[in-house]
Amino acid sequence: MATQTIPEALTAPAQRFGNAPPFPEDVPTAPLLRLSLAKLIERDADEIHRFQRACEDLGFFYLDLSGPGDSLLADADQLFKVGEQLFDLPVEEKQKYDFMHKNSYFGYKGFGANVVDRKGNLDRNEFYNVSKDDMYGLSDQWPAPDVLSSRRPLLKSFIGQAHGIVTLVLELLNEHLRLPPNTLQDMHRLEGHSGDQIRFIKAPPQPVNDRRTALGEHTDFGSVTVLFNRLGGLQVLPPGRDAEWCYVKPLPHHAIINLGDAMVKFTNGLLRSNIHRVMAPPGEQADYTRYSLVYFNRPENDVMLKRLDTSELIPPLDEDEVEEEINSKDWIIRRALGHRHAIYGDKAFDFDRTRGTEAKSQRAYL
Ligand SMILES: O=C(O)CCC(=O)C(=O)O
Ligand SMILES: [Fe+2]
Repeated sequence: MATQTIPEALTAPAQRFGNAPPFPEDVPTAPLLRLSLAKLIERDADEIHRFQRACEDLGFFYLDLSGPGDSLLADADQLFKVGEQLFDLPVEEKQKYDFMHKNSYFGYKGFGANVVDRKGNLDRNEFYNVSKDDMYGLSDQWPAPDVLSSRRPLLKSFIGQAHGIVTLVLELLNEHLRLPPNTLQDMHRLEGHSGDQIRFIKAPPQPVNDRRTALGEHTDFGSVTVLFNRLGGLQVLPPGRDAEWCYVKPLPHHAIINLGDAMVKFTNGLLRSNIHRVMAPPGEQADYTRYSLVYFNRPENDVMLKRLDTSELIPPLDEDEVEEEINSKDWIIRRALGHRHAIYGDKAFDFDRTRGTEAKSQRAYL
């Protein structure tokens, strides 16, 4: 890679989680930049420059939330506890909230419900997806277990604050791309109808002799993802021909921010949505249950996922390239449910049937 950066996470203390051992020092670690929310808010020129580089090179960065993001961190801490209680419910109870047969990815996804690779292996995690529109009263309420319905104020508070981070990222990108004012922000309003969601994830320890992918390789489907990790296991595949999977080391007080397919489509690949996956946690952490907490932001439902033609910085399409006519809602449903074997049967095993923007993410540095 021409623009190799020193992994800034190497010098940072590792996140601790319960009595789990720290993230090991001897595994390949992804070169994510560590950006500061406080400095981005102040429009610190160096930090803005590093932000722009991170969005164009890797599409992933750490965001130090200390200070202005303290209450988001506090909400995330509480939600990790809620996530543990949620997944402790009996599986028959959780399955009542699997809405895949209603063509919805909100609610529960059982262990092993998705195909994770071209060999036909199944996932090794459970999800629970909570809709922003539901928590904000913008849609009908989905049935939910008491552990969630009794925490609606906390869920709403987390969504509002995570969406605030997203809005800052979109503002900075709008400025960077010299788009007309508010172009990106107006496609991602908190009060707009969208597939934005919280995702709780639980991946239990895997058998010692059979440790495999817990969550298959993918690019995120929407615009901006705000991810909280405690144990390792997340890996990114940096762009380039000889790239190797690297772990992302969880850092205390930081979120991991990454861009999704929509940003690649809007900018015709100028911004990157990197391929990532989740493996068993590295080293001794593999013996511990891994929980993560995510906020996925997506463009509003009716936004067409196409190149924006209002910036001179966004590269033109190839001469013979024709963009698919698809709106954000249909794109997210196709991507989120495409690997469910209970819906699609054999087709779910055709792993490349519902690709995102992986090809553009994998383009080599010139
Ligand atoms: O659990 C993680 O660290 C990442 C989860 C993820 O990539 C996803 O749900 O899209
Ligand atoms: Fe992801």
